[in-house]
Amino acid sequence: MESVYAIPLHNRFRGITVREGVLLHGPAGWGEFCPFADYSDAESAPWLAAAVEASEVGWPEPVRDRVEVNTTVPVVSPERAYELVAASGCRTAKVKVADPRSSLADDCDRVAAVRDALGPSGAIRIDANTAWDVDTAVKSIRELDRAADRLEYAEQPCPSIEDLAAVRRRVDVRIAADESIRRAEDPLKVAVADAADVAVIKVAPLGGVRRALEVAEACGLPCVVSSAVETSVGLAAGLALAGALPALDFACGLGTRSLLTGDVTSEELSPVDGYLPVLRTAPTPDRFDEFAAPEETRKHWQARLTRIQAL
Ligand SMILES: O=C(O)CCC(=O)c1ccccc1C(=O)O
Ligand SMILES: [Mg+2]
Repeated sequence: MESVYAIPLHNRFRGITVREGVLLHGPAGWGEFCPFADYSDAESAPWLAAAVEASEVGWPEPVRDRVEVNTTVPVVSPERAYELVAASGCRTAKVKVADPRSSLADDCDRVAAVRDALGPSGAIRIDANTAWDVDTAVKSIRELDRAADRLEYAEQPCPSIEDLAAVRRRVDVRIAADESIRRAEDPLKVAVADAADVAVIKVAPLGGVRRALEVAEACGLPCVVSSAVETSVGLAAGLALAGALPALDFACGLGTRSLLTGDVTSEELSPVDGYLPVLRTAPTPDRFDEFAAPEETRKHWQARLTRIQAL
C-alpha cells in the first residue's frame, strides 16, 4: 500500500516550497520515500532502501528514549528568525547561511537575532551547504562567529573534503561534514576525520538506520542525526538512529516538523522543551487526507518508485 503526499512549506527551503513523497506500508510499519526532485534514480535508491527497511524490517533497539534537537532557521528576516527560535523551545538553533538570496551582512543579522532569542546559554550552528571557497569560508565563519557570540560549529562550508580540512586548520570554530558524507560515492570509505569535528548523518541518503549506524561508526566522529525535512513518519527513522547511536554529544537536526505547514499523522514529532521522543509513527487518515497529492503528482511518484525498484 502506498500513499503520496504533498505538503507546502512555511518558507522556501533548499529551493523547494512543497515537500512531496510516498509513504510505504509493510509488516514492520510505515516508511517514507522522499528523495528531492533533483535527485537521480541512482541517488534515490538508498532513500528507497531506507523506506523498505522501515516498512519491512524495522530498526534496532534504542539505547535512549529521547533526543535533544535543534530548531532549523531558514533564510528569513532577523525578526522572523527571532520568532521561530523563541517559539521552538529548543536551546540549539541551526541557521542556514550563504544562500544566493542573502548577503554575509544579512546572515550576520539573522544569526545575531537568533542569539538574542536563545540567550547566552544557547548554541548556534550554521549550515552553508557547500557555498563557499576556502578564503570566503574563513572570512565568513569568523564574522558569523562574532555575530553569534560563538558558533557551536559550521556545517559543510565548502564542497570538497580537502577544502573542509583547509578551513578547519584556519578557524577555531568546529567544522561539520554533511554533503561530504551523504553525497559520497561510498560513505563507508570517506575519511573525514582530518576534515571535520562532527559528522552529520542522515538516514535516507545513507540507505537506512542500520547502514547509517555503520557509517557513524566508520567515520569515528561525534554524530548529529539530521532529517531531510520528512513528515513525522520519516522523522521517526531519524529518531531510531539517534536513539540507537552509542554516544550522542550534540543536539540533532530532527526538529524540522515546523518547516512544514502540516503532517500526515496526528502523532506529530514536534519538539517539546527541545526534545523529541524516540517513537514510531503511522499516518492517520484525518490528517493524511488533507495532504493527499493530486493525481498528476501521484502518477509521477508511482513511476519514480517503479523505476527505482527496478534498479
Ligand atoms: O539539520 C537540520 O537542522 C535540518 C535538516 C537540514 O538542514 C537539511 C534538510 C534537507 C536537506 C539538507 C539539509 C542540510 O542539512 O543540508
Ligand atoms: Mg547540511
